[in-house]
Amino acid sequence: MIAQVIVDVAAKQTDRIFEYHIPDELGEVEIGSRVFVPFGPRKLQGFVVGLSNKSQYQGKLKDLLLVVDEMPPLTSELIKLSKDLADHVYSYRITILKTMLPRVMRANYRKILVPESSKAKKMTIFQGKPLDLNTINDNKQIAEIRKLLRTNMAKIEYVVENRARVKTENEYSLTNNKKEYINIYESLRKNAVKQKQLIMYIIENYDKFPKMQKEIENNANLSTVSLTNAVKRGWLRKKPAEIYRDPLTNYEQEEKSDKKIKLNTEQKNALAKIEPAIIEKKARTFLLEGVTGSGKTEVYLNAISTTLKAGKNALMMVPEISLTPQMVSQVKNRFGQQVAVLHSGLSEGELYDEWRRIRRGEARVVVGARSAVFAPLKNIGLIVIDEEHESSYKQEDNPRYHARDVAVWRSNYNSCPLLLGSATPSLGSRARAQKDVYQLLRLPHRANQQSLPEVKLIDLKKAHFNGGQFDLSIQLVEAIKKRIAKKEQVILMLNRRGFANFMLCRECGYVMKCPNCDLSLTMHKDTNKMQCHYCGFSTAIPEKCPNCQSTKIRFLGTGTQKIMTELEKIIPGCRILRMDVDTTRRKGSFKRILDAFGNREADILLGTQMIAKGLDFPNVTLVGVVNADTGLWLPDYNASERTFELLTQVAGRAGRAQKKGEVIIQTFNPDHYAIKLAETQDYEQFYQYEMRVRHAGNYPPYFYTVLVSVAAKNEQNAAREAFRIKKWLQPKLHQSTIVLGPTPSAISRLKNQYYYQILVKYKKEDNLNKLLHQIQDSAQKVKKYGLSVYIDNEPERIM
Ligand SMILES: Nc1ncnc2c1ncn2[C@@H]1O[C@H](COP(=O)(O)OP(=O)(O)OP(=O)(O)O)[C@@H](O)[C@H]1O
Ligand SMILES: [Zn+2]
Ligand SMILES: [Zn+2]
Repeated sequence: MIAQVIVDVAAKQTDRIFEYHIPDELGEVEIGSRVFVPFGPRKLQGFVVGLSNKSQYQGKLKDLLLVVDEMPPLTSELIKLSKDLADHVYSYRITILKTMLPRVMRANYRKILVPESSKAKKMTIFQGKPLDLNTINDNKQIAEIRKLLRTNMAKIEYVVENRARVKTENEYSLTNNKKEYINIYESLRKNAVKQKQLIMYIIENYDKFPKMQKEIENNANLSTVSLTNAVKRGWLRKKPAEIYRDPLTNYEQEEKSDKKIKLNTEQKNALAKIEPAIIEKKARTFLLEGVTGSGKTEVYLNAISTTLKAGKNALMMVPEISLTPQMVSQVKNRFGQQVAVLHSGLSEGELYDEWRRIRRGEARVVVGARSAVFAPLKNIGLIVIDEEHESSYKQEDNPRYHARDVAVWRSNYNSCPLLLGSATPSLGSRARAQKDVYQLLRLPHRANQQSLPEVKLIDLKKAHFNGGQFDLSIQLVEAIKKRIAKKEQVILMLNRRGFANFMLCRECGYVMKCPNCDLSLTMHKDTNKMQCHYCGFSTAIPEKCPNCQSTKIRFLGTGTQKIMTELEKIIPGCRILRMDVDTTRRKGSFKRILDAFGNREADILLGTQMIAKGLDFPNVTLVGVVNADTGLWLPDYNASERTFELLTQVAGRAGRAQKKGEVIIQTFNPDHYAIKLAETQDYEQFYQYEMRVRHAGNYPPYFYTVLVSVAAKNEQNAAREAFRIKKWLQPKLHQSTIVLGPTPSAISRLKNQYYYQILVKYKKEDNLNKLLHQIQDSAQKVKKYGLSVYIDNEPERIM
């Protein structure tokens, strides 16, 4: 047999199938296996993507060296998907295959220098063992290595490291029958207390062995020493057994879920449309447009339950930031041990274990963020994407795939329905529903029978402020005080997209910027540093203007830290929990903050966008938005959509239970349609309006878009290459196609690279895919001049 292998080298020349002969001693090799193959002088990892009997190749094929895993990590579905997706997102197939695996399973290579003769072995440079080339940096040593290579005294080898480790724990099994243990017990001396305790435990639990070490230690109150001793004396046998790291153990079960919620008529109607598609195995896409708090989650869970009853498995996608402990335990309570969770908050080991449970068919419901769309789940009967409008479903780096597109592909492959849900669907999805490509289902009312919270806009141009700062209007502060007095809770959002806390000189107008990127530096009081949020550069907070030495410098903008200090001053004794990237960096801190807020240990949850979505706290009756405008004027065609969506979502956190909610939005642009329509939270009206704006501007969903960007250290080189690409591409395209640019990107320099971009907007271009692949191929050639070319199909951001 012959294996068709994609090798682990991301380059144009290797982006194709290589054939290897499967030697008999390897037995049967399956599609999806990870293998090691000889490749030139090296040994590489690769994936088997096909099997055949005959080869086109004339010469003698090399042998496959080794199969890495007992069970192929990828299913044949995923192997097929990798091919189509690579084509769609202009990526190498190996990049896609590796993206599909948990991080620990992606191979690491180490270059080592191996002595070739016994004489070489004795040289001091080797000290009797191969030399790790990653640790070399001194020139003398490098010269010596070169000489060794030239004279064939040594050669370079690659070792593949497999970081994926199975976790094991000791398992103890019995060596005697019950009667013999009783005899042992009797024969023990009176003062052998611990030994007697252990044997008694064995007798009492005789039928329950084998048992894990932890369990025995905890239940019998015994130490490891007693167990080791028992093994030595032949009373017990010990062997390592594989265990799973369970990321859910610290999510305690909530009570409320035991009471099963009775669906209301709207929810039932929606479900009545979805369920037949599950049972009849139809690859239909549904768009569930339900206002905030309308009980979409309940519809998902019921649909999943139907899927399981029909003998099929379900995949549920949730954005990373709303993959809250709340959400996880809700699903977990409903479906128990059958649930596997995949998200970046897990340790590498936990992720690997959850992933293996899915691959082995032990988990039937998968809940996860973007990359979970590649879960090796088989027999899929339903895919759900919650908050389908979220831009985080699009990966911003290579491979630039959108989880929704992948889900559509898998829905077709598995002949199963795809259920998209949102209070603010993306314009593209809503437009598809308009054309009946998707089936629209609506939940226009809240599940609690209340109306949506009332929203008040506060015009910051006219507002009066509390204290010396200009962040919190008197109305907002009064409203917060009132809620705290009533023992209710407040969510306060600071929209951080944009420029927070930057330094401006009032004398010369100088703004302190990152030397590597064209971004202003952000002040961090706690570390006393000015920081670049993009590349991590940091420097001391200046006392004078670095440009003109004036002391008249001001720090403008606002950050969560600043608002927190301000609030504590204005409302003495109020309890605030802060949630932003800084306070949630450590593992588990996200959950800790939300738990504390849920237990009413604080009055105010103050945070960035990360608190806007998915949270369901019944005691929250007021939501405040400190600054609605920061995203509004970004040079992006979807800036209005993002602003409307964010405001509507955060407003939706108020009044979700019995008590009615109130929302206060502070803005400099109370007349902008995105903000005015957020006041009424009227998605349908926003949709109609925004569609007209998009139509007038020839933007999606009326046009498809592709962004081609060129990056280089030298600005002129980037610009020149971008112009060259445009000149080559444009004449080959249809007349109605619009090619914008090249323009410098809005953030034109990042990490010392300049960016120029071309935006292609088109209605129908049969050749475009082929042309873009040619651009991608030639990108490989200009790489040596320090130029990189990126192609982003349907970009979420054009800046
Ligand atoms: N049929 C029902 N009867 C009573 N309460 C319900 C019902 N369905 C859902 N709920 C409750 O309503 C609240 C809101 O539901 P859920 O969180 O599913 O809303 P959602 O539509 O996902 O909203 P969002 O888009 O804001 O996240 C929850 O507390 C949920 O338990
Ligand atoms: Zn920077
Ligand atoms: Zn100055």
